[in-house]
Amino acid sequence: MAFSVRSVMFTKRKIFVFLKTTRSFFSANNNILPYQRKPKSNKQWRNSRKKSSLSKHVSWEDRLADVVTPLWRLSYDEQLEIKQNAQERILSRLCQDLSDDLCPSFRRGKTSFPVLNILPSPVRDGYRNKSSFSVNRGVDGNPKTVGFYTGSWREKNVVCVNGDHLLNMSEKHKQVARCYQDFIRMSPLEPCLLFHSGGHWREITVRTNTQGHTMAIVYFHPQTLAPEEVAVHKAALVDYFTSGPGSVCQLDSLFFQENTMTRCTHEVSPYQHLYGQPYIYEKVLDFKFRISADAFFQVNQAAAEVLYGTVRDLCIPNIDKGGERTKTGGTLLDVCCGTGAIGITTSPRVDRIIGIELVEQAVEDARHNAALNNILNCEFIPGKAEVVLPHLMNQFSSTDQLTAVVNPARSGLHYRVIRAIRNQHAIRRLVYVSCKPEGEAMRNFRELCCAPDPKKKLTGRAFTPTLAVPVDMFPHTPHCELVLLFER
Ligand SMILES: C[S@@+](CC[C@H](N)C(=O)[O-])C[C@H]1O[C@@H](n2cnc3c(N)ncnc32)[C@H](O)[C@@H]1O
Repeated sequence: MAFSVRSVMFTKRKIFVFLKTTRSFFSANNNILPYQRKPKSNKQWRNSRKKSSLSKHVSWEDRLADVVTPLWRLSYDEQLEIKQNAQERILSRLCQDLSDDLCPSFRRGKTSFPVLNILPSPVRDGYRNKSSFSVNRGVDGNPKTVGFYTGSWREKNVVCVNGDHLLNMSEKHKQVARCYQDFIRMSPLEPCLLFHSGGHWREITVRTNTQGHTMAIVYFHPQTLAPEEVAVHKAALVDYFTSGPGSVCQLDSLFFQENTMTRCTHEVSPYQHLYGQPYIYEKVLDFKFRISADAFFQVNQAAAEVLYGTVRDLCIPNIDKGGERTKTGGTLLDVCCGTGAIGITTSPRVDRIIGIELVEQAVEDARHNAALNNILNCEFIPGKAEVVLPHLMNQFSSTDQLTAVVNPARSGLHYRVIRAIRNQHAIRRLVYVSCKPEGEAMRNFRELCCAPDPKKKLTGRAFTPTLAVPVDMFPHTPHCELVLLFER
């Protein structure tokens, strides 16, 4: 990989400066504005942010942009620098924690590893392939407004502002949101603004692929309506988007979910397919992926190619023998595999891929995706990784060639997953992909690297972080993906 390398050297002085200057960029709330100087105390900081976001001189649109895309006023280079610094601070804290945690290799002074320069997103604007728009009272008081919330619930000044000006939003998503707003404004049913206060129309999620195919999912609270009554409104929705004014959106697929809770899985309340194709498809690194209504897929396709290429190279470095790339063999465990993207894109380099994923539909997609790409060496197991992985580990002996990649949700991995990985001696290489490394993932990093602890049943040798690669998946926001390689 042709990147320049920054080294994180953890001298006492740097740690002192780090602690003294500022807390992590991501602390407390991710919306800190980079051009705001952080006041001395957290209270001052919160007050200054509140004041600035509620200032009469800032338009609602700018307030929303400051919340959803807080880096939008900066050049892309400046954004990357902020993210790079934030990742370096997080990694610096990790090393500090590890040395405090009596991690032997960190005590011996091996407290530096390279942090590569952040890999930029090839697409900076309109990159989101999935957007969820809420329904609430707009700036003009209209309760049937489709957009994003801004303001504070506690201060009762929440308003819904349309997202047409947001830089990360695709034109197609904006168009579907506008049409949905027109539709619910014509509907005799009320919007569902708060769960306990009645109303029906809730948010809409829009998914698109690089070819412009579009899926919309409308969420609806049935309240006391009978199924026949709900059916009338579903039919009106289909008419609107297929032959009415909404047909300008050229939806390829329309889903409907009736739910009485904020978030419901397909298993709890099925996604009802109202119209068109049941799936959309996306291409990543020349592999084709089928995506269901509720399956996870990276929100930025172009950056996903960068991410998956990086992860693949770190999991299974491809040995170049006389100009020919060779397969290195072994097994790759893809933990929290979603629709199978990491495993499938890495499959040509290994003998076997085993993916584990909680969401049944995503597992179905992953199996389908392997078949779609004529890949025969992938298997996908549904279930919680903390339940599946400990049993799976019994299949392997310490001499097997086993690599693991984990890409959990923000809540990180269950301790049992970490323990199963640590205690399986065959795993000498582990790639951790995290979109929030400063959160629960940090706990996982420490559990991977701390000294063996029989009381916690952590008997396997400690891992050591050896390389970090930040990848920018979310331009205009402070977030990025961190790919962290651990070895032992
Ligand atoms: C950040 S996504 C990554 C998906 C996939 N690696 C990709 O790049 O498309 C995290 C995935 O972990 C799954 N997940 C969450 N908790 C899990 C658990 N306890 N066991 C297995 N999978 C889980 C989610 O359903 C989701 O698909």
